[in-house]
Amino acid sequence: MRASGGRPAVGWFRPRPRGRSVGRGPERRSWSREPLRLREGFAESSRADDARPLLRAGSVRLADPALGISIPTPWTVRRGHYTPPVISPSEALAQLLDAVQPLGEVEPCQLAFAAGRILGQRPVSDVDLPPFRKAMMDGFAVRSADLDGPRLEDGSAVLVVVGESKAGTPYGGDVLPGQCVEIYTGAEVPDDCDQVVMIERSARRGNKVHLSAAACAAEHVQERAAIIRAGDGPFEVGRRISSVDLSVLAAMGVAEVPVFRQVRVAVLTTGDELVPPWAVPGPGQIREGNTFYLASRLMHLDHEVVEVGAVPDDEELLREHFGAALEKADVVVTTGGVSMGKYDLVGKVFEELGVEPRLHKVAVKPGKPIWFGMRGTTPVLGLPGNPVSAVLGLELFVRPVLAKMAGVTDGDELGERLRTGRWTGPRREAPTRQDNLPCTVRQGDDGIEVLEPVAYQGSSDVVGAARATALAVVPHGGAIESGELVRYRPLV
Ligand SMILES: Nc1nc2c(c(=O)[nH]1)N[C@H]1C(S)=C(S)[C@@H](COP(=O)(O)OP(=O)(O)OC[C@H]3O[C@@H](n4cnc5c(N)ncnc54)[C@H](O)[C@@H]3O)O[C@H]1N2
Ligand code: MOO
Repeated sequence: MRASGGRPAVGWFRPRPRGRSVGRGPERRSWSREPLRLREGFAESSRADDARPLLRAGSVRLADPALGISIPTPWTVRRGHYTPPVISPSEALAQLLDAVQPLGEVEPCQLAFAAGRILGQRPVSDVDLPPFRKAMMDGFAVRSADLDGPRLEDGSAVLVVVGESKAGTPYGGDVLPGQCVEIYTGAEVPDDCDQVVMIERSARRGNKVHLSAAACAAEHVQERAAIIRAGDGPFEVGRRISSVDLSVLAAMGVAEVPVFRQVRVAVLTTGDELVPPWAVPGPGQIREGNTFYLASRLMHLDHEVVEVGAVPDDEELLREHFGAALEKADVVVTTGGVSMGKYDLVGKVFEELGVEPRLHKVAVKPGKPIWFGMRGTTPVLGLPGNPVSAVLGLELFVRPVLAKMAGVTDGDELGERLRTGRWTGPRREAPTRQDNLPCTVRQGDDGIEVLEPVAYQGSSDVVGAARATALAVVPHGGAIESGELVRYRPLV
């Protein structure tokens, strides 16, 4: 979560005042506007006798290559027969990534707040690092040739100590043959010296020192510019800045880091049945949690969440709030309202707002009915409402799409981040679409990670998702067996 990103404008939107008031409602919160009201008769109206199917997919509009839409028809309804979605999660992700471009706007960021941000320009150092030949040990800076000379019976070489070099105060004079300088870690090695003998190999006798070390040029000496040369820098554009990077950038003199501005995301959930956590749900209602998950995860991924809200299944309100979100955000992420029911209005309303539909339904479980469209350069990702479907949708699609828009170049972040582990649960099959099973991950005795399934009842079971730290992937048309190496998606 960014200190500089500001807090999202959390708010529940005001629906039309035509139902009854819900519980004590969000009016108790200073930042909410009006009590949430319900659409009357919602319970009866939730049947799936959709009046607008034959889906924009299947029709000429999506299939016509002349319109530049090359996406395979995600679903088709022909003569009443339903064909399951064919597009695989990885194909769908490739299409989504193709559709979006990095924002590319660079802004300065104070070094202290730059961890997690994406480098927008290649920073260069104004100094060599180290800026001088540096002692890597406490001991004596010597001319290594002197250690090849005569030795005492005990095998030690004797040199005269002519001075001291400490960090911040170099030794300024010459070091002649047979002489050495006492030196400390981090101090400048005198030009005449090429080796540092550790103090553990020395015995001081007045102004002399007995050294029991072999000649070894360059030992414990780091050459000037060995780490970074002035005018150069180790980091490329598109790197996600780590905390260690801050230490490097500080050494390079980069007090203000050129970073890409954060992606602004609007998060909206839809559904008449949804009430906020502080309301007492009425009949047929549930408290919604998706916006809290989505907003916090997106902030954790270093995006700027500019809007969070809930909109009832009402076309006019959806138009109003989706329209406003499209104006203020770089990306709009919604949940709910993307399956086949009469009140699944999300895709329809976005289309009315000029969002070009690109994809609807992917052969993945959970998360099948994901809706994706573009208005200009603004992507819209309509995730399904079931909480675990929203989790998969975010990790599989939203995360890499936003990473690309943020300017990330790292292939792992732009991909599915699939890992390998050993499945310990029972045999699981996925005949119609890839399945993703919530599980925990721990280190196995043989070093291979062990995946253990958690209790899970399907895509509405958010408790199952909270128990999990990963999703084990059952390939479409295949199965996973106990003891087998399988792919998994980390959730953290
Ligand atoms: N006839 C068909 N019905 C359904 C299909 C289908 O292909 N044909 N797909 C099913 C699948 S798979 C999923 S997943 C769901 C997704 O439905 P929607 O995206 O339209 O989501 P809703 O109906 O609005 O909600 C589903 C479920 O999730 C609850 N929900 C919604 N928002 C939230 C929230 N913010 N926090 C917590 N829970 C939320 C909502 O109350 C529903 O219970 O459709 C299947 N149906
Ligand atoms: O694909 Mo839905 O996501 O069953 O749960």
